Amino acid sequence: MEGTVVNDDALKSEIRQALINQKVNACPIAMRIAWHAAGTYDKRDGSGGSDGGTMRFEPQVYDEANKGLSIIRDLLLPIKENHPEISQADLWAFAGCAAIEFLGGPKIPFKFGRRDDEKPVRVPPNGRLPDASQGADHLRQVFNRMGFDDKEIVALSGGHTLGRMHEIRSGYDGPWTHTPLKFNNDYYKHLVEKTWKLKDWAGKKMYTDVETGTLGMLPTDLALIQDPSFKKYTVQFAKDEKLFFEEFAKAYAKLISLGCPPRCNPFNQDEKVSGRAKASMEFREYAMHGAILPCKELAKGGLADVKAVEPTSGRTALHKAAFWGHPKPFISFLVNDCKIDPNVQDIFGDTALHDAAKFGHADVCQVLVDAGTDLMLRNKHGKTALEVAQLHSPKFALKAPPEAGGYPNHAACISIISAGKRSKM
Ligand code: HEM
Repeated sequence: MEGTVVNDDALKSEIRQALINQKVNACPIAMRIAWHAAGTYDKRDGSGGSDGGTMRFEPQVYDEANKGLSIIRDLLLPIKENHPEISQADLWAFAGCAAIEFLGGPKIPFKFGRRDDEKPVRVPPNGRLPDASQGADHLRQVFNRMGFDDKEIVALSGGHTLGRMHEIRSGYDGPWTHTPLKFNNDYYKHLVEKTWKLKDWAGKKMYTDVETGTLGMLPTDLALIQDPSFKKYTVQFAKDEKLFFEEFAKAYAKLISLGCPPRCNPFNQDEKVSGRAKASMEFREYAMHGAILPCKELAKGGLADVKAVEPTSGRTALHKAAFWGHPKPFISFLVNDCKIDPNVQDIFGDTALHDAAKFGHADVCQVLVDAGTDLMLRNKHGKTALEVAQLHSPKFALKAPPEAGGYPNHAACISIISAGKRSKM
């Protein structure tokens, strides 16, 4: 969504809990939903792709190729409910990237900004995803339609290093590698090094390895060693895992931004951080560490935009300094000289005062109350800064060692904020 600010790390850890727990490891299917949402793209008319979150609608939701994906949609639903600011389309795409990373794969460049359509106005027709029973020509037809070349087709097919086929869903059965929960280049190594024969079974035509009879390959997988141009890349990726990771990350990042607004494209030059944005980022970083001199340097002559918020968290330099309880003169510099608005709320709805109150930084609270923070502002949990101080007072009592800046003083925070409230009545 336009202007969505997301704390990637926090979101990633919620996704990790949903995908990897005592009941499941749903990472492979998370990667698959992102690919299926994106793989409907047609470059000729710009239709399809992950923007719109169209897999929520008929007929796409019932496409044969999407069988079984309701499981992952349901697993991710509580996260969507917890984060109304993130579209389902972004969540599926991001969960796929996170899943790849959780299983040891490359970090996929990613940008938020996909929208959820409210009505099924852009749902692509079914049947655009590849048919596993076919060969190289079909793969080219489908992937060229999306704008991918041979190297990218082979790199993307490496997604089959994860997970397995399920007879009940696709009519095929078995894993591609012996380590289906590890992202590596074994898929290519197996294609190149093992001997594959037709699987002797009543199911759909597929291949199995002669050696163990436990692995599987689809006809489209075997096309990667049957077609000379595909084979060249398959052999390269089998030899060089690093190269595979690089090419996969690039192609997958491109895949999940097909048909999406330009802000979702991580390779879009316009979206690169400008010099001033970089200086502003550094300013926030120094503020977090309480480094006053570098902050003053960056503030001088407007080198940095001192009021800028961190795009992923919505936090100002003041939030960061307040959180760590830096000394009064520093907080006062940020509020009074830099004129950072103490009422800015981050994506959790917290003001700098909420952060200071949570950790019992009484001196910081004093400056922020004096600076006129609106004491009635509530965070996403519905709490004012005073309520946050009260809530955390028993939890943190006498826990912080003196070298971490002294013991937290929630009692003082409570009385400072209460006095501030009374004076405004
Ligand atoms: C090249 C054309 C492709 C074809 C024909 C194809 C076909 C299939 C089929 C038939 C299955 C088995 C589904 C099941 O029974 O559960 C499958 C699973 C899977 N596919 Fe593909 N796929 C293709 C490309 C891709 C790409 C590009 C990716 C990701 C980059 C991908 C990722 C996966 C994953 C991770 C699974 C395992 C899911 C699980 O364990 O539940 N596939 N694919």
